[in-house]
Order: sequence, then structure tokens, then C-alpha cells
Amino acid sequence: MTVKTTKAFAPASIGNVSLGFDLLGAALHPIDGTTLGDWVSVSDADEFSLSVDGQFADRLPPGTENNIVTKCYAYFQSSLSSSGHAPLKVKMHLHKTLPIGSGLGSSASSIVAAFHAMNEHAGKPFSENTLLVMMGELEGQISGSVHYDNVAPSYIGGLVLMTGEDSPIAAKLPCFENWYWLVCYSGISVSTAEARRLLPKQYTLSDTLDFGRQLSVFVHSLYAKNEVLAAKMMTDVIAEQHRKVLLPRFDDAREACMRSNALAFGISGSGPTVFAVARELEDAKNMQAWLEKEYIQNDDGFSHICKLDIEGAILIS
Ligand SMILES: Nc1ncnc2c1ncn2[C@@H]1O[C@H](COP(=O)(O)OP(=O)(O)O)[C@@H](O)[C@H]1O
Ligand SMILES: N[C@@H](CCOP(=O)(O)O)C(=O)O
Repeated sequence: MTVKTTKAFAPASIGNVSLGFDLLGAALHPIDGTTLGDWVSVSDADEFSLSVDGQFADRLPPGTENNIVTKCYAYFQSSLSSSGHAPLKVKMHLHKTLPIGSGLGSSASSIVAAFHAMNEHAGKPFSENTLLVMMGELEGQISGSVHYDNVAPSYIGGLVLMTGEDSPIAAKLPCFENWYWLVCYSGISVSTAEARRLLPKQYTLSDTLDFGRQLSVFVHSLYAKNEVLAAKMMTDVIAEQHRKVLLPRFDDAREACMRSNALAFGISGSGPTVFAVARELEDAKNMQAWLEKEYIQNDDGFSHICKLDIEGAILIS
């Protein structure tokens, strides 16, 4: 008897994209063809089990019961049961290539790949929007509050705006195809939950007005195809000033990237990964050379020049 297996890949992502705290996210696709993201496969089995491999597998919490993929499985089963579907009898495997606490949407990537593979294996009982709700719920269990700015781009691809509504939860935005998105992970770990606790509970009227203006003018600029105006809006009035203390050499990194003509520079998600946007590949390479030499702190660090991953999560046959 052949055992049916379904395998999914979900790309890394930049949460917030500086100007859209919890509301904007971008999926990444390195231009050198590296697959930057996690893989999950689901195979028919009498009993559930989870195996894990990959470069960062040994940094995950010990015990498969603490792996977010096991929690995704339990959540998917209870959703199947409460909607009158048959249980899914499978074992799962996670190939963990994204560093944990990196600001590259590592937990989101595992969550998205797990739900996408399970939903496909079960014959697609849930719609894209319902799956996104489940993904957001699981991301919330890890980071302390539900936010979709990693799971949504990782699942549907591209540059994505969260609506705050039940349906659709997320909307794909147009973006400038010529932009390069450079990301550099320094090699240290920053807990998203802790980085969220650093933020104030309230903001000034002036910051609030800036946040609303920047996000709305940015979205306008994407539709108006005005990349200069769009790039000008890409600064962070919500998180950066409070979180950059966790990121050694953050200000130097910004200065170096700006000297190399960065259109924008900021923290990817809660860090320590930083991102820069460049119009020219040559500029992106110059920034990359500086960041690799000066921002990376240990052997775990790396950088990639990316384009947006327009496809999002995919199934692999
Ligand atoms: N498959 C998984 N991938 C990533 N993190 C996981 C996974 N399973 C459990 N975790 C735990 O979830 C937490 C993720 O932390 P977080 O700071 O949100 O990371 P990231 O920003 O990279 O998603 C860590 O405590 C990590 O040990
Ligand atoms: N909007 C979230 C994004 C967290 O991204 P991660 O990749 O660091 O998990 C936040 O800024 O808290």
C-alpha cells in the first residue's frame, strides 16, 4: 500500500515593514535561488508523531509537544471535529531552516507550512481565509498576541495588508518589482513576545497621526506607482525606537545602508534581522558587504538579497 504524503514550503517574511506595525508584511524570495523558509510534510499514519531536522532543529524547544507544529496539528484536529469532518490520521515532519527568534517570521513559516500541508492532505476542508484565522491564532499563542503580518504574506505571498476584518483578513498590495529587499540576520535571538512587552501601551497624538498618514500615503503611492513617495513613508514611529536597544550596531547599519543609497532601512519584525530596500543590485551588494562584515555577530548570521515572493506557500510533489 502506498503511503500518501503532502509536503508544503512557506517562505520567510518581514513583519511590519517599518511603517505598518502588525498590519503590513512581505514574503521573501532570495534572488540566488536559496529556499529561505520551513518545510512541513504530512504522511498517512495510524498515530501522530513529529520528526524534525534542518540547520536550526537543535535550537527548538526540546520535546515535540512544545513544537508549534504539534500545536497546529491539535488545533487542526479540533477544527475538523467541530466542523463535522473526519479526523486526520497522519505523522508530520518539519525541516527547520529559519533561525528561531530571528525576525524572519520563523514560527509563522512553520505554522503556515503545517496548515497548508494538512489542509491539502485532508482534501481542503477549510478555505484560505479560515486557514489564515487558524494560523493567526497559533502565531498568537507564541508571541502573546494575534498578529497576521508574518503568517499572511508567508501564506498568500507578496506585500500584504491586514484588514482587521474577519473576511478578508488580508489583502495583497501591488509593489515595485524593481525593488531589492536585503535582509541580514545578525545571529542572535530576540523573542517576539519580549520585544512586544518593550512597547508602550499608549502613543502620543503626533506619533498616531504620523502612523496613519504614513500607512495611507504608502498604500496610495503603491497604486500611484510613485516609488519615491512610497519609500519616504517607510519609517517606524511605533517600535524601532523602543526595540533598537536589543540590536547592537543598528544605527551604524542604518547609516551604512543609507550611504549606499538605501530607499528604506528598518527592523524586520521584532529583529534582530534588519532589512534595506535598494533600487540597484549594485547598491544592495554594497550594503550586504557592510552588514556581513559589521552587523553579523556569530556563525549563525547570514544575509540574502531578495525579491518579494509573490507565490507564498507552495505544495511540493
Ligand atoms: N517550529 C517552530 N519554529 C519556530 N519557533 C518555534 C517552533 N516551535 C516552537 N517554537 C518556539 O516559539 C518561539 C518563537 O519565538 P519568536 O520570538 O516568535 O520567533 P520568530 O520571531 O522567529 O517567529 C520560541 O520560543 C521557539 O522555541
Ligand atoms: N508585528 C510583529 C512581527 C514579529 O515578527 P517576528 O518575525 O519577529 O516574529 C511584531 O513586531 O511584534
